[in-house]
Amino acid sequence: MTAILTRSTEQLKLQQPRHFSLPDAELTLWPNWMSEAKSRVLLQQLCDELDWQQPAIRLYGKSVAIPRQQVWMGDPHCHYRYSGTRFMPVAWHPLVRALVADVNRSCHHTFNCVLLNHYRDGHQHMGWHADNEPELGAHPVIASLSLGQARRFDLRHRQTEEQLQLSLSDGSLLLMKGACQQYWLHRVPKQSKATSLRINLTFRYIPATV
Ligand SMILES: O=C(O)CCC(=O)C(=O)O
Ligand SMILES: [Fe+2]
Repeated sequence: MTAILTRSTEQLKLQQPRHFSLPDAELTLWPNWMSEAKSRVLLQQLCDELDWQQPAIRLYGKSVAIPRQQVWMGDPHCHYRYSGTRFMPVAWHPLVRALVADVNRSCHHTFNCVLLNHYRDGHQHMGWHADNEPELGAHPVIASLSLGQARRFDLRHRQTEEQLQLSLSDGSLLLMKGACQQYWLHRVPKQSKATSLRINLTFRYIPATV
């Protein structure tokens, strides 16, 4: 009995969120939202079972492959425009469908689509951007789950240039709310010391009537 109580208290402590008070943004980070054992299995299965794509985007008039791989998944109406290209969602993978229910519960929100990004190692990255596509509405709520290799996650205020550097470690969940996508940019920079695979899932909500 004592052992069970200790374990659940420990689990609760691990799941305590950390709140960041930033101007024009509300950020919450659960550093250990998912157990190591669960994330290891999930990482492997998503890696093996999804049809990872490396689409080309237009950059300064040239067509270049994105420096990572991705999958866009969600409810059928959740179309997503990215650098001039329209992506149709693939159907929910059963593991991700189960996961979104847990993420919804933790974040008190209803996500209905997710962009999965696969970074082979620290050479793969994502440049400065905001998740402010019009289909996400005025103040998008974004939940970001990280599996595998810990990577740096930088935020920069568009006007004041204030910066925040976070480490998104294995099993962490980051919730971005408020005016975050309007006032802040974020990126996953190159990190030559990061040698192994990371998969990140950013859960989003797109209303059916857009
Ligand atoms: O991989 C990450 O942590 C960031 C992903 C991201 O910013 C996005 O999917 O828009
Ligand atoms: Fe993003």
